[in-house]
Amino acid sequence: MADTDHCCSTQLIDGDGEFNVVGLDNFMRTTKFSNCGLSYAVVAIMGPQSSGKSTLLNHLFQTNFREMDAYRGRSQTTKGIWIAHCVGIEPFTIAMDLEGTDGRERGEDDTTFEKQSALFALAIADIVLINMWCHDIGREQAANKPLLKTVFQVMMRLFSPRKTTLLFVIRDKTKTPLEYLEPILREDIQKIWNVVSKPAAHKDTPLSEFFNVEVTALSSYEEKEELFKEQVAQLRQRFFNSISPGGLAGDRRGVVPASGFSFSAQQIWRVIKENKDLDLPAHKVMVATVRCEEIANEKFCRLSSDEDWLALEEAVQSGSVSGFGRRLSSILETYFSEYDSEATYFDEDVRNAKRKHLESKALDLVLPAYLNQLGHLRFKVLENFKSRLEQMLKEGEGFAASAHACTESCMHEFDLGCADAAIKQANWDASKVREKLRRDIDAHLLSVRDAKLSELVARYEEKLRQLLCEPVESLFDAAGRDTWASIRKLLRRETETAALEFSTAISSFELDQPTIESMLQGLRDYARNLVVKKAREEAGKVLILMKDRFSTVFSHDNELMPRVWTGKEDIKTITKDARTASLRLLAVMAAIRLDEKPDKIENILLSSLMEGTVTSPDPLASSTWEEVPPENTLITPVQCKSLWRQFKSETEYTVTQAISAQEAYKRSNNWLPPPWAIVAMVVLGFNEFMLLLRNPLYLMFLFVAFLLSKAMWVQMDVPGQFQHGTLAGLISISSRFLPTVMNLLKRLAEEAQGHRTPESPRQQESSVAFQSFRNQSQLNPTSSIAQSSVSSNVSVSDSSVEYSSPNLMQRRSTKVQEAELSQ
Ligand SMILES: Nc1nc2c(ncn2[C@@H]2O[C@H](COP(=O)(O)OP(=O)(O)OP(=O)(O)O)[C@@H](O)[C@H]2O)c(=O)[nH]1
Repeated sequence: MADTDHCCSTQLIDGDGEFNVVGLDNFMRTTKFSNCGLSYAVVAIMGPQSSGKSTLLNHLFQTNFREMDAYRGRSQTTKGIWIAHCVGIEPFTIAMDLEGTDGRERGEDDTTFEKQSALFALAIADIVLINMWCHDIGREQAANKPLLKTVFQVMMRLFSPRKTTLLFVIRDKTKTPLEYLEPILREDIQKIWNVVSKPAAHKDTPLSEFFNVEVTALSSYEEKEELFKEQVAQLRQRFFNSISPGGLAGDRRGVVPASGFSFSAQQIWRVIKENKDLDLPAHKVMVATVRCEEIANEKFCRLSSDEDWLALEEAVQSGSVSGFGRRLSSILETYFSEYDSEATYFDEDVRNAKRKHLESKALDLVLPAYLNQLGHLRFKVLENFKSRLEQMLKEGEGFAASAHACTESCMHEFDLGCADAAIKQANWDASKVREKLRRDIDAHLLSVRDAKLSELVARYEEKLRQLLCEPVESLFDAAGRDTWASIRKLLRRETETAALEFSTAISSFELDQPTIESMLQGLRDYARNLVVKKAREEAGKVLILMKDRFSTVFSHDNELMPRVWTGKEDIKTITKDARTASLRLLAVMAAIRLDEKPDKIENILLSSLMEGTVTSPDPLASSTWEEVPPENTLITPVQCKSLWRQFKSETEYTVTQAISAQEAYKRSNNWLPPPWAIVAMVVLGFNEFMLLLRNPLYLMFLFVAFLLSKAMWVQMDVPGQFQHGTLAGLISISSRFLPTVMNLLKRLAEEAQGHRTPESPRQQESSVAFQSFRNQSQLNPTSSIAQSSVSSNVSVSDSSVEYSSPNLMQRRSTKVQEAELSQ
């Protein structure tokens, strides 16, 4: 198959009916036919073989269709269908040269290709030139009759008429004027039209409905070439602006856009070859569908690999891109407008449907990037919100006011960001992302608010703890009749003060009333629980408190001075008072009385445990107090009973000690002999007494002895030493006395034996150390027993003890002087 036999003409369909796709595409590319849209015309020529068709086209359109060499005889030169660009004619015009009809080469009966090519020309061309010999007009056996029959018959196979212009070109015009020839020709045409069998739908359809019939005549090319050329030149003028209204093809219908010409021609030829009827409207839609889809796909492919788009997509992966919407809109707009311009001449419905499809695919492609952009925006705005809120709170702004201001500004920031990210081509809904941001902001606000409130609550709880714990503990330590009243008062006062301050502090949070009430109640409950907890703690050590209370009352007089057991005290009454005080303390600690409800716990305890009143049943043989709910019970009646037993046994010793101390005191103060002994002494010692009185020396001796005794009595604090018992007094006194006496005795013995040895330096050191120890021991009388044993040991073995007596020291120095003199 020859693609191009000569310059500018292309074989579209070869003699065997093969469509030259490559050749047509090449023709379209080289002539830039695709860009013509609907602004083009196709002119085909039909006629008997060797009737000068190619010659006419070549002269008319300056084409180069192959012509027969006149000197070699008439034979078929054009095989199949050829096309060529009619240079110089506007709009873009394609000349189509068809294989001649009634050709001897195919035989008389082989009209298949003739019919197929005729139908093809009628489906494609806007103007069909019917080439005919002048002498055939009005002839019964004219060569053009079968041709016209064919044209009319195949035309019926088109579903809708295209208003093709049939231009009859009468060749080798005679002298007969055209005015005479044309009516005869039209009559011939009409006759043929009338006899052609038509489908029922077109039975009465006039010829003019299907065709515009035009007639022209040309002189013989061979005989009157110049005239021929002149007439052809005039005819050429009719092809300028042929598609404009009033032009040769001004009424044409169903034009396929130039960019779909190749596909359309192929499809039409395929349908014709399959011997099917041609539904041109459906064909037009089909061509539009295929072509628009091709255009849309091509645009989408180019968009997918567009450098600007890829750069934008990559940039948005890692962060928010400024001017995202503007950039993306511009990229999309490029491809959508290209589609529009290329698909503009195709069927509108198809074109719009395919555009929507292209938009949808393109938007699907770019949507993730948009969502990424929104995601970055949402994250950025949320972070800004957090830092702004923190800053405002740091600056001391109220929580609700800060939250409101930050939320407003951040949502506005998000809206601006959304507007920046939005594209013209889609009305993407950012409301879900906005809602998510709002939810995140609300959640953050809630968590910050809860944290701040918790902090505030903790601060006030700590304050309450400081204000309540120690005072309550102190009140329990001094438990008495008014303890619970004082605790209630303290609790009420501190709680209400704290609640008032707390209310003011949380006012900036703009909480609803129930929440505020609930928080205040929480604070009150906390304070109450603090007191309850403290009460339970104190109740846990009630025995110690009772013993302290007992000891305080028992060991101190009414003026809170330590009691000295002189024998005049009524230990029984004091014990009873002390126990009663302890029992009252137990009664105070037995139950929580924060609700000001009276109870009989103290009465029950006093009557059952102190007064020993026996009632049946025993009110203390129970684990609950009457009128006191279990949750307010700190010490049950039965526990009270057991505690009382333990308390009594543990305080017994103190009482016994007091009694012993009292007896010892009595004994120590009762040093006079019995009266009968005094009388006997007076009677029997009267003479000696008088002697003493009469002798001033004796009297003076007695007086000195008295003074010495008194001095020792005071110095050694004899009554004080005996205050802790007789034994302790004796030990203490003897510890002071005994070493001196022992030393004295030893020294006397040594002197008597004359074995006195000089003092060594070591002994002198010991003497100094001992003196220091004595001084310390005098400062610390509590360790007197231990000191006494130590000092006695030292005194016995060490002669330096005697230096503690000035007399002995003096005596020693005399002795040393005597020894030195004798040496
Ligand atoms: N008598 C006469 N002969 C002509 C005219 N124009 C061309 N011819 C001659 O007719 C012969 C055939 O010319 P073509 O132009 O090849 O005819 P055709 O119809 O294209 O032939 P096919 O393509 O084979 O059907 C040539 O020898 C031409 O010189 C004309 O106007 N009158």
